[in-house]
Formats: sequence, C-alpha cells, structure tokens
Amino acid sequence: MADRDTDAALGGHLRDQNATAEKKPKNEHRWIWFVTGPTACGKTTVAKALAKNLHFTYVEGDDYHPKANVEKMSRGEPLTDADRAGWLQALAEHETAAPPTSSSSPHLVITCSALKRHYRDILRAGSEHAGDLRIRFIFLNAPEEVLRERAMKRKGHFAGANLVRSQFETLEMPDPNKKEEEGGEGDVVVVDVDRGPEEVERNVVQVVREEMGREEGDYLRVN
Ligand SMILES: Nc1ncnc2c1ncn2[C@@H]1O[C@H](COP(=O)(O)OP(=O)(O)OP(=O)(O)O)[C@@H](O)[C@H]1O
Ligand SMILES: O=C(O)[C@H](O)[C@@H](O)[C@H](O)[C@H](O)CO
Repeated sequence: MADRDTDAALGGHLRDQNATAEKKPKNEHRWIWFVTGPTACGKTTVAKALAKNLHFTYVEGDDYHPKANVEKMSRGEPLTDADRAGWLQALAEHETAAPPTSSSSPHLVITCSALKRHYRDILRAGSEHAGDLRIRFIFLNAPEEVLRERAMKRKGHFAGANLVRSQFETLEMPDPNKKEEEGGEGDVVVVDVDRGPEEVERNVVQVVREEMGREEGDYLRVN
C-alpha cells in the first residue's frame, strides 16, 4: 500500500505523483502534423489554429524557401522538383530536431504544400530513424476556383492568383482510402475547406484530437 503515513511523510508528494501518472497516456510520442495543399488553400490559417488550440509549435514552411524560390513564385512561375529539393530537406530536418526549449509542446505543426507523392515521401523518410515520432498529413481540399478567389483577395503575400493553375497541374492528390499497395496514403486526412474558416478550424482541431486520442489514449497531452 502506498500508505497514508508514507505519503504524509512526503508531504503529499507521493499522492501528487500518482495523480500525474494516471493522467499520462500509455504511449507518449512526439507528433508532427503537416498541413498541406496548393497555394491559398488555408495552410497558414489552419496551422495557426492548431497552434492556438492545441499549443503545438508552429513552423511556417514558406519561411524555408530560398530567396530565389520566392522571387520565382512572385512572378507566377511554378517551382521545379530541383527548386523544391533543399526546401523539403530543410522541413524534413525539423522532424528529428529537438523542439526549441522555449516551445510549449513537443508536437509540431508544419505548413508545406507537399504537392507530389514524392515530396510527401521525403517528409515521411525524415522521421524514419526517430522511433518515437508520429507523422500525419492534413490535405486541405477545395476546387481550384475557390483558391484562385482567395489568392486574389489576399493582400501582401508573394503568391498571387497566377500561381494557382500550376499548383493544380503539379498536384498529386493523396488518397487515404486506397490500399497502400495501390498507392493509397493512410497517414493523410483530407479535410474539405470550401467553407468558412471557423468551421474548417473546428473540423481540423477535431480530426487531430481524435487521431492523437486514438493512439495515445483518452488523455491528449498538449502542453
Ligand atoms: N476557410 C476559409 N474561407 C475563406 N477564406 C479563407 C479560409 N481559410 C483561409 N482563408 C483566406 O484565404 C487566404 C489564403 O489563406 P492562407 O494564407 O492561410 O493559405 P496558405 O495555404 O497558407 O497559402 P500559401 O500557401 O499561398 O502561403 C487568406 O487571405 C486567408 O485569410
Ligand atoms: O511547392 C510550392 O510550389 C510552394 O510550396 C508553394 O505551394 C508555396 O510555398 C506556397 O504555398 C505559396 O505561397
């Protein structure tokens, strides 16, 4: 018995420890959530909502593009595989790096268009050697016309509406419902974003909570 006398001698410390142990999930992993999709689908908006609601550490993928990539996209020119290689590598390195000590949570949310299967595989490979990582993708799905309109209305961003067409040409839409051997990607959740931002944010937060809850038990440690 973790008896009362012992506990009293420890000033209640033992009791506090047991209470903490009960609250912890059985398996505690570090989670990396990539928020993906073509330009103006709402990656930044959604990632900020996850950071705010679940206290995840937020990494803005666009900040890791070299200057030449940003200049190219500002002119409405699509990037090539070679243009994207170093940028994808830089994002993959975030997965295995220890989170900054100042961050409130070990879990990361990273925005990254990740348009092609091959790009998503680079990000998957980034986590392969770190046994405690769980990596998931959220694909924000909306028709091209909706994204063109959002890009047109947006102010002060290097990517304009003239980039949208080529993003859809490049896109290899992930299919989580197909079997893996048929090219399916079971670690992707597709969320329809052709609706208001509040509804999208609510849906995404729920998707993340459910997925982490399923693996980690009832208690989701978010901070
Ligand atoms: N669900 C939504 N409904 C309407 N407008 C939205 C929605 N989500 C985001 N927006 C608006 O659409 C624009 C694009 O959103 P955001 O910048 O978050 O997209 P993004 O995918 O991060 O873009 P990029 O990849 O080009 O940086 C912004 O002006 C944003 O306020
Ligand atoms: O792969 C790409 O072509 C890029 O990542 C773009 O998608 C942009 O970074 C961004 O989304 C535009 O603002």
